[in-house]
Amino acid sequence: MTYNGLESCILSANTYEDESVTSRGDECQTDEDDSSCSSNNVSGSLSSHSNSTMMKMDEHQSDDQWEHLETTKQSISKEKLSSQISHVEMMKEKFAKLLLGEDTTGGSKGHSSALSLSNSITKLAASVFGELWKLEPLPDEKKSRWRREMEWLLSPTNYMVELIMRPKARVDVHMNLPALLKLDSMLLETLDTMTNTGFWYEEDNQAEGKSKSVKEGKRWGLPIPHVPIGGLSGEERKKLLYQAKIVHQIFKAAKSINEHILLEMPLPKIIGEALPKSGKASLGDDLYRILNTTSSSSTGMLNILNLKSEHTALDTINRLEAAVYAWKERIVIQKTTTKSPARTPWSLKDPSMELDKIELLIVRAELLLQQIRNRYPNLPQTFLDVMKIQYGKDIAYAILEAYSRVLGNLAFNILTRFGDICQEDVSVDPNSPMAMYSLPGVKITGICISSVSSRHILFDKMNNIEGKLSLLKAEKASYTACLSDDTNADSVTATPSRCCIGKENFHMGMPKFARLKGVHEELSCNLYVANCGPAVGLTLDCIASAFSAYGTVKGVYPADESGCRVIVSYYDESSAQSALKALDKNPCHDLGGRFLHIRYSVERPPCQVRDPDTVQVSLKASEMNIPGIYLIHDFVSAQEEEQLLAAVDARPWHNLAKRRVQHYGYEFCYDIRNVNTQQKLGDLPSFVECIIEKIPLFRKLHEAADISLDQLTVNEYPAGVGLSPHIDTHSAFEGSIYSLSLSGSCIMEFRASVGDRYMNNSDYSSNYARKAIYLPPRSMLLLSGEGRYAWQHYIPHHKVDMVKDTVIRRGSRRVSFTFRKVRKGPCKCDYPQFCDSQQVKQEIGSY
Ligand SMILES: O=C(O)CCC(=O)C(=O)O
Ligand SMILES: [Fe+2]
Repeated sequence: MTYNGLESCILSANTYEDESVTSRGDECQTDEDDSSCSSNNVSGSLSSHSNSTMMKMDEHQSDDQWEHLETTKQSISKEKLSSQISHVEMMKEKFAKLLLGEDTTGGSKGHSSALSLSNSITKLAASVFGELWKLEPLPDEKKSRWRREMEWLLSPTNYMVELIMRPKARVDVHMNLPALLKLDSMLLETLDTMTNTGFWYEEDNQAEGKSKSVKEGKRWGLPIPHVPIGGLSGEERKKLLYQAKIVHQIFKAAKSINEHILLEMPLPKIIGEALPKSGKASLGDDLYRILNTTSSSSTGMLNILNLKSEHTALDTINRLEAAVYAWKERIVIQKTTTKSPARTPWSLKDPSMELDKIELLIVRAELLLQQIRNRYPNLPQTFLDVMKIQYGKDIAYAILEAYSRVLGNLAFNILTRFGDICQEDVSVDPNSPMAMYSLPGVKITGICISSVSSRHILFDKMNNIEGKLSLLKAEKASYTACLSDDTNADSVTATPSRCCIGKENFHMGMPKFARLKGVHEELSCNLYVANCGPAVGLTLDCIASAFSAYGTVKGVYPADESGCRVIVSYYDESSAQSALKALDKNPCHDLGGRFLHIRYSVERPPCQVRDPDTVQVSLKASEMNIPGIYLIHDFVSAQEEEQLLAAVDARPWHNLAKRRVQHYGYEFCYDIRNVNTQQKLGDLPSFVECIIEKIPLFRKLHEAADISLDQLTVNEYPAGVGLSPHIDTHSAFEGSIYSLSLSGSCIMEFRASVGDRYMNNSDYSSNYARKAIYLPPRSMLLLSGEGRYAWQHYIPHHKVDMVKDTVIRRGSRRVSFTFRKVRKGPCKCDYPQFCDSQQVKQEIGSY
């Protein structure tokens, strides 16, 4: 179908019978093949197929049969006819809106055709794929709608030519469009294979129809995946992983086309002019210093940056992109202008910068950008990308960008659904080989914060299989992705680059929002909108435009990393109130009929009152403020971790009630909580040499750290198993205890009686001061001094840990290597009330 065809249909819906089949119509074999050919024929293909079928009937059927068939045929035709007419009516409306640029007054506020087309593709994808909560074939109706309407939206590309020498199709369209069409059909085909699966879904009815308080924090009635008791069959697992890999490839292909197109799209002049003219100003001092430290490689720069969340990654990318833009402009100006460069605005801020140096900085910034993108493979669009889309005028770019973006998002959503099943399988069968694809943090009832992080884990793991990323990189990405950045940790943080309104949000301090507990109780200018966002195919721009029907929108921000919850911020409460009234739990016409769940949201004050029963989990030991406790992240590499685990797995385990242990050097006797110093098992095994040789690193943090160690206990904790509160027996071990976490993470809590003097401040509930620290895999903890002698340590028996508002599911197992030095004489520490050596002495003394 072409715009000529569209035009004639709009002019007269009745003339469709004369319309001939378009060039792609010859793929359609029969009337029944509606889903595969419907995109061809908003109008005429139906009638031509009917005619040819009629002729065949005429030749072969008797009169009676013919009469019967004719009646049936006519009724089918009528049905199809009326559905075709309604499709045409619908398309008329859409086409009109598209031409009006969505300014239904017909005024001048409409978007450019490029943006309108881009938005139309985004909206169509949102309404067709937005509710993709299950791995199952897409309903025929949705499939044919997608195909039909996409063909209309893609049709301008049929008429684009490059006027070099002689008219020919635009190369970018010619190259990318067939690829996108292929990826599109492959994704739908993958969904089509999802029949008779070993898994199934049940609706989470708990979230529906219950009181608000019960609903609070539930999964908004989303389907919950289930697998049989004992897990999926081997065949099923294989099939699932195979399909997930295909979808992952599709994701990568769509994403790479999208990146390529965005790179080609020029930055609108008005945005370029509004950006800071100095690269250094865009970067900020720290980032500028890192780029200038030429001794560090791009990975070195990335490590120094120590990104902890998607928010900081995106912010860094925005800064780097703006700086690169400023520098490139500067070079162009310097090369083309005859005037002194010092007079142009682009050079005023960096007067001393030489051209060579700028070029070097650009190279380093681009390398760093690449590194960050590799580590965070599905970041939302950057500020400059959003601006290119918003202000771009090139229709081919707009179409290709939108099409590749929505396909990437769809692939991404499908992968997340694969992740749900993997996770469910692992939770019923911890030995499932899917464990290596398990997605900690995703889909924990009530809190879906980490879904984006968990996607990273899946991607990284898959990259691993393909040998494209080292295990080290994968694990680093996954665990850093799991954590929020320190500064953002206490609240949901908006990312300015995703904000579509107003340049004032670029590089500025980000507002922090909290969802209000009571739903309609407290008015606010900010709305927390669930089931809405880039992950469901809605750009922030589209959302802003939909919400602007109720008042001037100040900004739209992601509410969290899920990509499907946003904060819509108005200037006044009454606009927010009207939007909430109109749209909460109602289909939003401007967002493809999507049902939104809305409540008020407040900008969170910097200090929150915490629940006295929960303990703030620190990421760094220094935050806990317990003397003598130190933590070093990434103490061993991922490769070393793998080797250490393989070494202990090749040796016999000793079963305790809930966990397994191995002892080296000396045996630890749990009944007497002590070691038998007379019975040495041997030296520490050679496989721990890579750990022992790095122990002196702690000397940098704590001069008194004991580094001669002769006893090792290896503990293996299944998910959910913890360790009871204890102080390691003073008389058994010297003052420094090191514990290396491998494979899974956990939190370790510390407590000291409130009455004890060995307590630093007032973070306590009940009779104890409590502190907690997150121990990621490969981190090494040192307990020494007060922290070792006076504070009890323990691991709560949880399957998930709440770390800075992020839910982190414990892995299927955590293995710890605890190194100690066996004490040969009595303990003479400064903490006699906790010291078994000194208490014994006192007891003896009192006899
Ligand atoms: O698993 C750990 O990290 C701690 C082990 C521990 O505290 C102990 O064995 O005494
Ligand atoms: Fe211990």
